[in-house]
Amino acid sequence: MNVLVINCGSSSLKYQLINMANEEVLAVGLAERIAIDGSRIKHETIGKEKVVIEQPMKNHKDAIEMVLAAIVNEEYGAIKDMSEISAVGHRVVHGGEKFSGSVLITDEVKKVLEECSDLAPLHNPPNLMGINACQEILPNVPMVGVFDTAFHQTMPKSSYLYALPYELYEKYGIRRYGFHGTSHKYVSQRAAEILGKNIEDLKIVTCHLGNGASVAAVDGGKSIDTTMGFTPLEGLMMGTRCGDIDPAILPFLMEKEGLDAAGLSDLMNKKSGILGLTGISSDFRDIEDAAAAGDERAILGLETYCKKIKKYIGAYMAEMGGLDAIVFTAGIGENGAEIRRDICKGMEALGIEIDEEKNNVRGKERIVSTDNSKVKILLVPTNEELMIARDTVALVK
Ligand SMILES: Nc1ncnc2c1ncn2[C@@H]1O[C@H](COP(=O)(O)OP(=O)(O)O)[C@@H](O)[C@H]1O
Ligand SMILES: CC(=O)OP(=O)(O)O
Ligand SMILES: [Mg+2]
Repeated sequence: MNVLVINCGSSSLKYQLINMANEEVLAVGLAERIAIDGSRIKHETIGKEKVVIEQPMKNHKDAIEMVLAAIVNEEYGAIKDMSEISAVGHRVVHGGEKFSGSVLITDEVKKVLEECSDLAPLHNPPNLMGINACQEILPNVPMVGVFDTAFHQTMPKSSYLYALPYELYEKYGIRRYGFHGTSHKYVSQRAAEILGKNIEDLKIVTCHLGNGASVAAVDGGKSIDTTMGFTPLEGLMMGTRCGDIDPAILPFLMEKEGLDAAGLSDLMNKKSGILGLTGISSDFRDIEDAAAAGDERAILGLETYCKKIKKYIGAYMAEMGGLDAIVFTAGIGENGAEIRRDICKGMEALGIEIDEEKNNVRGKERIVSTDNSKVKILLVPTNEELMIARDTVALVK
């Protein structure tokens, strides 16, 4: 049975076509910089030449249409016909209080995703766009949604409650949910396997650093805390999102700049983060280039970014009462060697020691700490798609 997995991120769309009889990947690809200039698809059918399809994609619907066309392309595609796709697994970000586990996608599920769009404005709309576009092209194929929030369901109340009147939690479900759960789960499990340890015996901090970014404290295989909250805005500074700020800034800006709710949401979700701070780009490749050329705001932006992650590593180490491993993953975590180095630098007294030579690597599973480092540091490329495919098979069987 071939499962197509669609993982819509805020600016990218990753996909894999997997034969689930043996979990063999047939095709894999990435549509990136969607709605940013120069979007493109990097497609690879395993066993054939990689292709790059350059074409502007104004949204995730355009991207899905092009991805499906690539998968059945006569020359470089993986299958002859769409009928060879038995099920589609979709990453879905926010299901509010209604959904946390994986579900078969129905109209009811789509309605909840739409209702939760305000809570994940950069994610639920593309997720829905991806689902609708797939349903149009593959009308009789069952589809499954796998939620980013699921892995964080084990957080204790003391981690997920805000210090707001308790009634607001009861009335509106205002609590921390946490996101990127599929990724935090996958990389923490892989880290335990790589270290040859039982995950129940490990305290791990997982750093998912992509366009959206979050850190999680994984104690004994369970998420006990994470940086994202009610929405994927809380916590770290990201590509375009501000992360933690003093909440008093919001009423201040409402008065000073005359911003309303939509204006504030736009400011914090789309115009802040590394883009807002540097004025250059939301893509860390551009920031690294600018920093290398001596741009002061790019240098400051990277320092600010790394410091915040360091603070959370320290906080979660304290919260878990120790630390066995730090795992880096996602676009920046997998590729940004200097960012990994700068995050870890200065924590040697805590038993965290990165090996600059081993760390000089991109996108490969590797232990990048020194042999003496008490806390192991690992680079583990994430594979949300495999986890989604497994859940999809379990639900459509
Ligand atoms: N070679 C690289 N060096 C540094 N950063 C990179 C590199 N490649 C990708 N990135 C960063 O990773 C981000 C995308 O990460 P990804 O995990 O694909 O994000 P998302 O799934 O949130 O869209 C890009 O915006 C860019 O900042
Ligand atoms: C939840 C989230 O922020 O996802 P992404 O990193 O794909 O934007
Ligand atoms: Mg992602």
